[in-house]
Amino acid sequence: MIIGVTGGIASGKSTVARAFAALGIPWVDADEVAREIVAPGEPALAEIAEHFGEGVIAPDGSLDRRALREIVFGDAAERRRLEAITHPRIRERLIAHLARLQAQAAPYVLLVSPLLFESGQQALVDRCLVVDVPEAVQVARTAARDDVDEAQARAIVAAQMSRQERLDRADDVIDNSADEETLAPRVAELDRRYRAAGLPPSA
Ligand SMILES: CC(C)(COP(=O)(O)OP(=O)(O)OC[C@H]1O[C@@H](n2cnc3c(N)ncnc32)[C@H](O)[C@@H]1O)[C@@H](O)C(=O)NCCC(=O)NCCS
Ligand SMILES: Nc1ncnc2c1ncn2[C@@H]1O[C@H](COP(=O)(O)OP(=O)(O)OP(=O)(O)O)[C@@H](O)[C@H]1O
Repeated sequence: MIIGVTGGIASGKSTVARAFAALGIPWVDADEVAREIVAPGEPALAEIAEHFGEGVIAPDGSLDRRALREIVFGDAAERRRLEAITHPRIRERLIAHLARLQAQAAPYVLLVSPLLFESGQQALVDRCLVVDVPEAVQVARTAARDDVDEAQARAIVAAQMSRQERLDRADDVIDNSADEETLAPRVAELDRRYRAAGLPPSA
């Protein structure tokens, strides 16, 4: 069984995934895969440079993520162009990563992705777990963690599915508006349910 873990920026997906990992559950992170496919030498990086110009390439030849972020979160058409270059490649690699994880003897595995619903990755999973926090918490945690101001954090939140749309599509919801200690028993309870659901019907 594959569980898709999603939620907007800084909702706490990685924090939730680490709590599952502590219980022995392996995971693949779409944000990490998104970085792999734009490494120097990768065809996606060349396509990005061709479309967005050399201004998004750092002097060492790597992607200037900040420069690209400032373009795509201010312009929906440019964001769609970037996604047209990256999403098919991300999907292909996610499928390969998931196949490798499933070959391990874990009771179930996680696909952690901010755009599970938006990019059709939902089709790769059996159940969707939404990590839920109010948008104001997302903006505050993004600005505290990343090198972005509150206005840009709000622009990124606005580029994603709304909180309500995500909740409407969820099979399971985990509330991460309280502290991390509160999260552990919630993850443990979901883990018990997923393990039970993963058993064959006769067991
Ligand atoms: C725009 C880029 C260069 C910004 O890089 P940066 O290092 O600043 O951010 P990072 O990649 O860590 O992403 C941070 C968060 O931004 C949000 N985000 C990223 N891309 C998108 C997008 N296309 N639409 C909406 N939100 C997005 C996600 O919540 C993500 O967790 C980068 O996010 C990117 O290449 N995005 C396109 C690929 C993609 O869609 N990735 C998401 C995983 S499927
Ligand atoms: N319950 C919590 N209380 C306080 N801070 C938290 C909590 N959960 C997560 N955080 C903090 O909020 C930030 C975002 O958390 P995390 O990286 O897990 O989110 P994410 O959804 O994986 O983010 P992104 O998709 O943007 O990479 C981190 O700095 C993390 O330490």
